[in-house]
Amino acid sequence: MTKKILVTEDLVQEGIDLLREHGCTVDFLIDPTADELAGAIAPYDGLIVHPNTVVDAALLAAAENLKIIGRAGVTVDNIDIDAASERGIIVCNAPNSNVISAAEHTMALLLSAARRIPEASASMHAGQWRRADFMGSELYGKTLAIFGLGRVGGLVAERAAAFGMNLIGHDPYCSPERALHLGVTLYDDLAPVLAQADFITVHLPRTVGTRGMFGADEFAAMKDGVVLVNAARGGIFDVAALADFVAAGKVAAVALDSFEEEPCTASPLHEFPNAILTPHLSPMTHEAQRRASTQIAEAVVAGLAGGMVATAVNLSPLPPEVLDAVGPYVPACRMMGTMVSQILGRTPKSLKVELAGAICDADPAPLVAAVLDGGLSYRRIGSFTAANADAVAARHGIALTTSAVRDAQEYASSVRLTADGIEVGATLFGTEHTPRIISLLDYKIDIAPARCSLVFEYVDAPGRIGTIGTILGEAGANITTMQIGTKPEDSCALVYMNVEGDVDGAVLDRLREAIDLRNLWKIIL
Ligand SMILES: NC(=O)C1=CN([C@@H]2O[C@H](COP(=O)(O)OP(=O)(O)OC[C@H]3O[C@@H](n4cnc5c(N)ncnc54)[C@H](O)[C@@H]3O)[C@@H](O)[C@H]2O)C=CC1
Ligand SMILES: O=C(O)CCC(=O)C(=O)O
Repeated sequence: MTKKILVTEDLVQEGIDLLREHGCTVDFLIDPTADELAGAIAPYDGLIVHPNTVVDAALLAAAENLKIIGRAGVTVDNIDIDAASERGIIVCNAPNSNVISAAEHTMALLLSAARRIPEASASMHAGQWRRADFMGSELYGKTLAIFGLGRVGGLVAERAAAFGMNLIGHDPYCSPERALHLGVTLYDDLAPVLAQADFITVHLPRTVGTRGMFGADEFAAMKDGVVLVNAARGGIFDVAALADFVAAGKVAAVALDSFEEEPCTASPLHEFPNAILTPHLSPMTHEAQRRASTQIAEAVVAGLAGGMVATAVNLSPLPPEVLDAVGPYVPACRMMGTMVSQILGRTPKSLKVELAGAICDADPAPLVAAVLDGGLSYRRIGSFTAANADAVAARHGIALTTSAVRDAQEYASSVRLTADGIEVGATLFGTEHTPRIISLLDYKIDIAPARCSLVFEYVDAPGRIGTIGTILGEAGANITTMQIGTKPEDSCALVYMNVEGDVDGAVLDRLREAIDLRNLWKIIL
């Protein structure tokens, strides 16, 4: 049967031709309002959207036939991926389509700012010939700080290295091997990076952690005369605060290609000649647009045919037998990934996933993807799929292994994850498939974790639980469930406590003072 695709952006013709060659009908509704789109969406099987098209839960509720949403570019932060997943709708993108163009535009902005090209060009257009006013600086020998060393950040590093720049950076998820390969000296903290950089460029996703990551305190900590570039996502620099530093001359130039609200026609930076502003031009090359169009058309065609969508950011259609076997374990594996990364306090270097019991013959790939998804939780849910998990793990320097054993001890089936020596095991309980933790750090326990939990490990002695209960009670935190695990060969106990209420750093410090703890972790799921 013919599939109906709705497109809300100016997709290059090649992609449209490809969709039609595969029997799809293609309709356009460019830049629709939310009401227009909600009114039109019901009959469509596929939707290809512009980053400014908001695809939220309300729209998806009206999308009765929708099976796949495509983004002809990298970022999918305009799409409610969780709501799409709940409705079984695949969300996919074209992740490599425009990254070269984005990296080249970043270089163009760096050079334009360093050599004051927009100001000089504007003066020529005004009939002037002023050379001394536009004294610039070389990139050669200067220090460039790159925040985010993923696809675009890595390409910028390679290009800046060719200009003879010293490269420093910050990316808590970048492996030392990748940084070494790119010639970037990585720092865990922002302070030394801000203090050294002559030029700063950000290639970060816009997340709760990166929105407003650079505000007045960070600008004040930068070198006098620093140049700032953002061709990633608006909102990472606090533009209102930045304007004060541009006005004061602390920031010599700023170049922005992405804005919090787009289209953007006014901002606190518009008044400054040394603020270079481009209207999200990074992906606007013939090459990037052609790649984006054809890559997204291929993904949509594959998804609608029930095939593997290699660039799916949430569900990748798995064969029904794989889905039946491992699908219910996906939330448990995501939860285990989140737990171990919080216990380690960093990205693990090695992950071993062991399937036991009835699932031992199943394909572990979707579960490995779920573990990574939880473990690298700066990303939106679903960045890892069975198709891309190995490649992305390799880029983050994570060694993956899987194994299977037929004996799941007293459970029908279970999954065990070991990350840099931290072990956690889980099984599913009841018809709702509720994930339960059945072991942690090799202590045997059995608990369904809540959103906030405390995990204590200490030398077992009478009265400890009472002390913990008193301190938490005084802080207004309520213990809702608790499990104590012991190891026959060890004098220590592990207590897994689900808590409600405010357990802040001060409460954790009080607990550490009151009890001689081997370990205490707060885990937020
Ligand atoms: N303007 C444009 O046309 C384009 C913009 N983009 C944007 O550029 C950004 C980067 O894109 P890609 O390189 O494709 O993404 P990516 O996912 O390959 O890389 C992002 C990197 O940021 C790092 N990161 C995440 N949180 C961090 C934090 N708090 N501090 C430091 N590093 C952190 C990650 O570890 C990762 O290495 C994204 O925001 C994307 O939306 C990407 C392509 C085109
Ligand atoms: O294609 C576009 O207009 C936006 C591209 C972009 O920002 C992205 O792919 O993340």
